[in-house]
Amino acid sequence: MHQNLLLEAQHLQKYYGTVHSVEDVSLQVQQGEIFGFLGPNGAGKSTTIGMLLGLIYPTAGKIFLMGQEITPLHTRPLRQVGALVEFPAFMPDLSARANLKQLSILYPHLPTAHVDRTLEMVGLNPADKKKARHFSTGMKQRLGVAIALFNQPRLLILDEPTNGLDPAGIYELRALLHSLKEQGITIILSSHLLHEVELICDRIAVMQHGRVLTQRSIKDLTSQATETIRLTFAQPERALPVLRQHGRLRIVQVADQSIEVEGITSEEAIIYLVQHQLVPHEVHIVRPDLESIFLQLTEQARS
Ligand SMILES: Nc1ncnc2c1ncn2[C@@H]1O[C@H](COP(=O)(O)OP(=O)(O)OP(=O)(O)O)[C@@H](O)[C@H]1O
Repeated sequence: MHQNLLLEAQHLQKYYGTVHSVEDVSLQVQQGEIFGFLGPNGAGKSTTIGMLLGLIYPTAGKIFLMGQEITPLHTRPLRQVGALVEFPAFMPDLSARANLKQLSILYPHLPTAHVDRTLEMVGLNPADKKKARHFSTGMKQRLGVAIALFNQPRLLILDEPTNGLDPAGIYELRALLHSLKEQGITIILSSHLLHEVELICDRIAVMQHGRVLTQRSIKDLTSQATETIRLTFAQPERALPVLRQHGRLRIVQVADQSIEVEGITSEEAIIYLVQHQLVPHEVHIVRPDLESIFLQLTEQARS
């Protein structure tokens, strides 16, 4: 097993009767990274997360946490995992501090100062007397993360943590996750907000129909995807036939003043056009974002 591998899932399957919720999922999560889990509705993300957390028993496959296999008779490594699945569970009539004080009864080995330290870690003020039921959604989410972190896990698993958050809450959550990563906590999260995933995660796995379509770093995915070049001309009708003659270039879209092409670099496009006495007014490289790559991947897998 690789030294930095914190969690490994090997060929996980989950069948509910005849429903194949998860067909074949293998994942490797490295120590210290933020790992994103993406997929359309019904792809099998929550089922996979349930299996990683020991809440759902796999029909087949293996899960290793810190090199140890998780089985019904060996769940001890799961003590190193904290989780927040969709909505946080807390006592609504207590303050954030009182909530953690209650929780601390279960962990007598932790020092009293641990309550305040955990609240500070997630950006909640230990002196705040406000009852949790009056918190904003973002604060409730922070309290949920504090509860998940209380037992000092090495791995935090968050299923759809951005659910119900407004843009400010999403921004705060992003900052919180980055700060937890800096403190050495490994994070797995699932989300439908692709732009957020792109900003938060180091690596992702894209799932569809219970299978992993790809598992790579965001950097790799976005840098290797085909880029489109948007060329703007005063007279695009002159440029169009010249571009059509190029052997490797593909015309993707033609608008009033601009032509979008793929298949060659921007430098090659400029040299080719100048050789044909055509100079574009503007050359714009359109780099695909995670959203367009995700749509491309899941579209390909569907067809
Ligand atoms: N307890 C269950 N019994 C039967 N089928 C189930 C059960 N749980 C999940 N499924 C089915 O398994 C498939 C995957 O569901 P899952 O909730 O894991 O997907 P998901 O990717 O998390 O979807 P979403 O993004 O909508 O939450 C779906 O077709 C779902 O209907």
